[in-house]
Amino acid sequence: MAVISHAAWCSGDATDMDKLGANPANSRALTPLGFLERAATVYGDCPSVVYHDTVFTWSQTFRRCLRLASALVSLGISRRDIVSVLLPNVPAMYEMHFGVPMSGAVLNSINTRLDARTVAVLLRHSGSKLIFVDPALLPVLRDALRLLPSGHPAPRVILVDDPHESEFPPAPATTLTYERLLEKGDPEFAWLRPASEWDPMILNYTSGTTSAPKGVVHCHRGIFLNTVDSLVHWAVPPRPTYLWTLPMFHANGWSFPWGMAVVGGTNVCLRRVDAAEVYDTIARRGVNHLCGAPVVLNMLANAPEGVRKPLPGKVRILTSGAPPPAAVLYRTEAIGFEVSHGYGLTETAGLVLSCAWKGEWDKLPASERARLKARQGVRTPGMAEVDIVDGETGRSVPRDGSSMGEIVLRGGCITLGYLNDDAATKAAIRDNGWFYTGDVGVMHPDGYVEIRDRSKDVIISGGENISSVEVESVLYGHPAVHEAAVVARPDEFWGETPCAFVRLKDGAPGAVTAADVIAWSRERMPHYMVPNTVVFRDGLPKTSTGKIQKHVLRDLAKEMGPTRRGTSSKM
Ligand SMILES: Nc1ncnc2c1ncn2[C@@H]1O[C@H](COP(=O)(O)OP(=O)(O)OP(=O)(O)O)[C@@H](O)[C@H]1O
Repeated sequence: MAVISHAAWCSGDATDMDKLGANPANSRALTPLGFLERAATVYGDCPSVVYHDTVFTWSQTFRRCLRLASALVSLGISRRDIVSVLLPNVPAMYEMHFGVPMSGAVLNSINTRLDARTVAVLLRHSGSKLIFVDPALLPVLRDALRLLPSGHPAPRVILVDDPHESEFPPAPATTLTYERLLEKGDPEFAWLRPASEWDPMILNYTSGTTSAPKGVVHCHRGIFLNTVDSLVHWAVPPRPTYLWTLPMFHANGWSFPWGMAVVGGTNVCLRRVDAAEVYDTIARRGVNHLCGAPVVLNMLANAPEGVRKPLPGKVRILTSGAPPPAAVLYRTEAIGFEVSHGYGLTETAGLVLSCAWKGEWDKLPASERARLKARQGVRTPGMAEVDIVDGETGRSVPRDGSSMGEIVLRGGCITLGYLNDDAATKAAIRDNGWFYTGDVGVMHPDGYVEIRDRSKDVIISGGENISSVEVESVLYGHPAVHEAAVVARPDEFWGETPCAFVRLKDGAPGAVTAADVIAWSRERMPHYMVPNTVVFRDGLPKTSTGKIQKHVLRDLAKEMGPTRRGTSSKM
């Protein structure tokens, strides 16, 4: 052992900090792919993926993913090639998250609810080389391939057969299906580690809520950080039973496909999500963790008595993706679920803010707890900074819970940028070192962020900014309201006024009128925020990730024509 003299110790010569730093032993690229190798060692015989009566163990999942990676390489797929998938939450979809990037390729999960035209746009934009497809989605893909411009090389198509679904006929013996591809693969394959942790690993298209979908690229490092961060902020214990209610295509299931390998969870796959199936699976499989957009919570909370089943124990739900109204959080917790709330974007690879819960809040009444929980919260431990800045001055807004500004973020989970779209990348990732989210929020005195709106959804009435989210949260509190969305309707005097689209609960007393809803609102919010117009509808238009399409409703409100002084339904 080297002995350091007292003089050298004091002068600092012998421990020159400048000479220490990155070295080959501490610079191995961060990647979430290694989690699977570890899971095969730690949890080898434990269930990894469950679907109907198919149960894989972690060592089987590891070997299946190695087979997939090696088979892709032998088909000619090489580093940075895009491999797309058009699959529901079936076991193959889970395996894609490891197997595809283990071949060096970039995984592109396509939203299964898109139409052929949009799928064609994405395939063309990404230059995808190969696509795995579910039998139910084959017709959409076939149409999409026909829509590719002549001369554009079509991706190779591989069908992922599903023996559990009798409606799909077995593929002809000559077709190269997913399982036949795996048979050709090498279960001992030396998977391709990224040369750098900044190498691209994932391409996700945004939901297209506000504009055409953008191709978000994430590297191994970003996904690694978000995965570990998500397990920490949700405090996921070892060996959870996790139900896949969140589509894995939605921002990679908020990084939980990789996260479940860290904690050796059992991934319970579901092809379709409805309240009966979810309650039944929770009871039958002993599910204790699931994720979903607020629309899923609403579905579970409003399920009729016969559909709802008693929960087998503590069941934790993580919600994100859209603002959860306090009333929906309240109802979901009232039937026994323990809800956590976080916020993120496709561009952040998953959740980057979470409403970190304080023990002292447990003592508060349930409605107050729900109100606090509806806030998006604080940065997750893995993120560096969050701020809310004034659009004009660029300065932080006061922490007063009312001054609105744009939410900006910094940290390792932020995207590398948008594929083939420098202008969009520059607009979002600015030279000042912040990522601009396009969401408008406030900072409360306790340092918790609350979203008020997406910038495009803010209603400006007589110079006042009205948060559609705030108005909606009051409407959700009405006992007969199932869903509500508030958008701007042109007004000759005020410029814009709030227009509410409301779906009433099934079996709600038929006599609820627009005047009732307006009266309810007047008692609970400043009068300038009260909707002038209330439109009842059987359903509200949603994006494929379950978000209400406000732009569609805005168009409808515009088509209704401007409200005039003295003619609004508020009068
Ligand atoms: N907890 C939350 N509360 C409120 N809004 C949320 C929450 N989590 C996510 N969001 C909303 O979802 C957005 C991110 O959604 P996503 O990345 O799926 O695509 P999108 O923004 O809906 O689509 P596009 O960018 O194509 O319009 C956020 O910018 C925010 O508006």
